[in-house]
Amino acid sequence: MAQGLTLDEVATHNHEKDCYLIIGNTNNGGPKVYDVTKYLDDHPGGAEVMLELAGKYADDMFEDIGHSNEARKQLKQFLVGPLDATDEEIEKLGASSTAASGASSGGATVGFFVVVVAVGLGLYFYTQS
Ligand code: HEM
Repeated sequence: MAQGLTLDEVATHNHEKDCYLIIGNTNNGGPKVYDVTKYLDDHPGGAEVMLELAGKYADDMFEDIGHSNEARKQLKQFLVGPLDATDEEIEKLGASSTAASGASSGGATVGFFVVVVAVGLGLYFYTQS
């Protein structure tokens, strides 16, 4: 297995001729470093979005888009190695499973579900009377 890279090392790979991204979190094996330089022109989402995050942590964006299993499979071929970071650094990136972003999106899903049930019940009683 290739040895890990530090955040500072990854940060130097930050342009179109040399573009690394950090993807992954403590829920799925931890943050890992990917060399996407060769994939920039082939990415269905475009090179621009990747270049904006070049040398940085891109997991939130990668997950927000809801990439397919196919995309996740492709990811593997670009793997450089694990990110060599302390627990504190991982926490700061928001890559820890306790990160607030996960909790808030869960809250929104529950809220939506409650509204659907409430409207459904309202309709049910309305049509019964
Ligand atoms: C090596 C990393 C990545 C791979 C292998 C990858 C792969 C893909 C693939 C295969 C698609 C087509 C839809 C799908 O199968 O889900 C896609 C779409 C997309 N990707 Fe990525 N992606 C990567 C990283 C990223 C990052 C970091 C971002 C955002 C900053 C991003 C933004 C998007 C967007 C916005 C689309 C939607 C394009 C559209 O439907 O118009 N991707 N990506």
